[in-house]
Amino acid sequence: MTNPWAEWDHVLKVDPDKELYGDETFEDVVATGTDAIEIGGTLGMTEAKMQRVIDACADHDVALYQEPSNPAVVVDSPALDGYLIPTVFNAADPFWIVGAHAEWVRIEDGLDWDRTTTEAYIVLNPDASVAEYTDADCDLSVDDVTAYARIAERMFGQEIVYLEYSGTLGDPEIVAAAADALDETTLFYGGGVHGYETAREMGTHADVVVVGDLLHEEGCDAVRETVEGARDANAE
Ligand SMILES: CC(C)=CCC/C(C)=C/CC/C(C)=C/CC/C(C)=C/COP(=O)(O)OP(=O)(O)O
Ligand SMILES: O=P(O)(O)OC[C@@H](O)CO
Ligand SMILES: [Mg+2]
Repeated sequence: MTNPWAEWDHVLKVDPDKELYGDETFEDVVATGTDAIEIGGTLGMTEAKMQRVIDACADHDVALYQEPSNPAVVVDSPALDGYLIPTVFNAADPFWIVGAHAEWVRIEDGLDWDRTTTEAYIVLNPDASVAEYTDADCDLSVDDVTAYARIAERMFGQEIVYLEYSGTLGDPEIVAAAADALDETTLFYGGGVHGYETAREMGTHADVVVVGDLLHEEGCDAVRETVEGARDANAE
């Protein structure tokens, strides 16, 4: 069986610490045409905020994943299709590579391994909260990034490599090089996608385009355009 993300073009990342745009509702969010909703953010996460978004999206047939930023906010819910657990390959502190994970497994009995997958993050925007939080070394060359991508797939067996430019549009050359370095692993790209063109450009290289802030800042119509851009890129 192939992994579901192997079929995705677009992921919508909902930040439980941020409001929806205007008077939009989660009914509107699940109707954007995205392939999957990922619930997560770096700052201000709590179990209750996560639960609220899960409940609001639960009765819809869009794939629903939690992306916890620490073990304390993981929600055990049958409404979730699974858990996408970040591991930050370029974090300076090993806590964000394997430490948090070991802590989680130690405190959690009955972890649902079948619904749990790691995402090998390479964090590339030094100004993003996630870069500060994990003390990531973002000063990476194209060769550094492709090396991380290659070891993620070949040495660490990662099913997902995630190029994370959260808050800013990334360098298409780096995204293209990371895509070239991967064989089976699915490449996620996230950061600064704000319309049809940027989604299409990043989607030309990455397998999956992740859109976050746009949902909260410009709303569902803008997100729908990015879905179209990502679809058109992958249809090429
Ligand atoms: C082991 C478990 C259950 C959790 C640990 C998971 C790890 C290693 C988290 C570190 C990386 C991280 C914080 C990922 C969260 C997802 C993410 C990158 C969200 C984007 O965050 P930003 O856009 O930078 O933050 P804000 O939107 O909150 O400002
Ligand atoms: O919020 P933006 O900049 O769209 O980034 C999306 C996602 O990669 C954040 O984790
Ligand atoms: Mg964000």
